[in-house]
Amino acid sequence: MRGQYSFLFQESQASGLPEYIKIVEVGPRDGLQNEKVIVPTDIKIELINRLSKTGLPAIEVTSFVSSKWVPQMADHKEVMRGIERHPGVQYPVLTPNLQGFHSAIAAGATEVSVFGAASESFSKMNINCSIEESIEKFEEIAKSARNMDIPVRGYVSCALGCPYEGNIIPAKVAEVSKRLYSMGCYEISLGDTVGVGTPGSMKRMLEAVMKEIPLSALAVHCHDTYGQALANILTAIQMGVAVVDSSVAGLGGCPYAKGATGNVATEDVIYMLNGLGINTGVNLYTVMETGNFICTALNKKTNSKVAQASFNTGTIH
Ligand SMILES: CC(C)(COP(=O)([O-])OP(=O)([O-])OC[C@H]1O[C@@H](n2cnc3c(N)ncnc32)[C@H](O)[C@@H]1OP(=O)([O-])[O-])[C@@H](O)C(=O)NCCC(=O)NCCSC(=O)C[C@@](C)(O)CC(=O)[O-]
Repeated sequence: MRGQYSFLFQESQASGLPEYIKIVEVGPRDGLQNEKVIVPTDIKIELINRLSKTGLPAIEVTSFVSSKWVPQMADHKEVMRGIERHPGVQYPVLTPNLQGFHSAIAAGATEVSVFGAASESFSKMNINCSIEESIEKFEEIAKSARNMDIPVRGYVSCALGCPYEGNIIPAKVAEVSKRLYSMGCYEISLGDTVGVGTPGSMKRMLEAVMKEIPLSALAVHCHDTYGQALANILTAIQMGVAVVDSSVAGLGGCPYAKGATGNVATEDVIYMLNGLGINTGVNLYTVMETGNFICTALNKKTNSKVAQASFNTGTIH
């Protein structure tokens, strides 16, 4: 069946686009955190182990946050300790403060992500502090991480809009991104938390952020609430962004962004990039099989259009 997809690589690479795009798989964290029913720990571990065999270079494992705030991530230590780690694959985890950072390191994490926002209201709702206070907490993490040689990734949520404040100006996204980058975050992932962005707002936001941060340090993290995610990603990669976050089967949403649906499906991103002749190193078929595994475990239908089409027709056209 794998042979069916080989024709997707036959198109020549569209000029001006990155030759390689790194996909950061966020399904086990962003994808599962919003599930109402607690997913058994062994299913989470199996999901990550299967994803590790697909060629994905980075898989976000879990969050070291309060279990009162996000009960689904309460088994973070067990998940972190239980997964098989494949050489060359990064396994970052979310840490909002030093307490989370120390728990993560004790559980064996070798990379962490801090998660800030370009919206005051979202910051307060999500991590119970202002943007300024969050930066102070992240600086503490960055300092400890530096001493331990632990890479830190930084998220900026609400980069294209906020569920509480609506429009967010690109200058604010650029400002928060710059502060995270300046404290040592090696990469800034710009989150369209509620999926309200369009190619137009993505372009304007990136133009502002790119004045402050090298392109090579930027990633996009698009939710697909308004069906704009692939178009927004294409816009970002046309502007030179070469790191894309996505979630197997399009699982996900943020518990503090009501109504936001899942991240763009990893399967759909790979299909688009394959069609553009861009290398990801990821095997579409094994990601679809993994999507099928987690959807069966959760008793839900995949949000991936590519997986739906493939299962309906037995092939991809
Ligand atoms: C940040 C806190 C902890 C502050 O929560 P707080 O209540 O302000 O924390 P606190 O420092 O006042 O401590 C209160 C209690 O929380 C505990 N606590 C304190 N820190 C931790 C920790 N790290 N791990 C575990 N427990 C912790 C602490 O020990 C204490 O326990 P108690 O004494 O009451 O038993 C809380 O607000 C929280 O956990 N928020 C969860 C946020 C979250 O996970 N949101 C979803 C992820 S973000 C996202 O999805 C967006 C993203 C990244 O995908 C990008 C995008 O799409 O835009």
